[in-house]
Amino acid sequence: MSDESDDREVKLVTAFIRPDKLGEVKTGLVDVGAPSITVTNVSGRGSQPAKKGQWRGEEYTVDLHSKVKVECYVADVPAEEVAEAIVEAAKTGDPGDGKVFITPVEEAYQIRTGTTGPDAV
Ligand SMILES: Nc1ncnc2c1ncn2[C@@H]1O[C@H](COP(=O)(O)OP(=O)(O)OP(=O)(O)O)[C@@H](O)[C@H]1O
Repeated sequence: MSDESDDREVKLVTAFIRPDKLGEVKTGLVDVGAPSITVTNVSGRGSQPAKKGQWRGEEYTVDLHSKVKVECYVADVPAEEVAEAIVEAAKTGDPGDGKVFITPVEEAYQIRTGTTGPDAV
């Protein structure tokens, strides 16, 4: 028996972006049809250089930068389209713009209805 839902896969798109780009990323996700997100304030380190500062005559280094993590589980909208929308919205061209990752998701459950799989997303 063929069921259209069998072809759909649940994927997780995770992005680490500049906090001041969150608004544009949210708009981009709505435009691409993937408005559901979880947002977390995080600290992270990529290749963005550490910041050096001075406090009471002592030099210190900040190697963790404030970023926002955006998590977006998708099934109907291709994960690549979602990732590209984030890249387009979050890019400044300067070091520290962040990264986007796509990972496969084993299973999804909607708590209220008990629905599983792509329909739960
Ligand atoms: N490999 C990684 N694993 C986990 N988190 C990462 C990784 N790479 C980047 N990050 C997260 O993304 C944030 C932004 O990374 P950053 O912009 O410095 O990445 P980059 O692509 O290495 O740098 P650049 O934009 O200068 O090329 C980091 O602060 C970190 O939170």
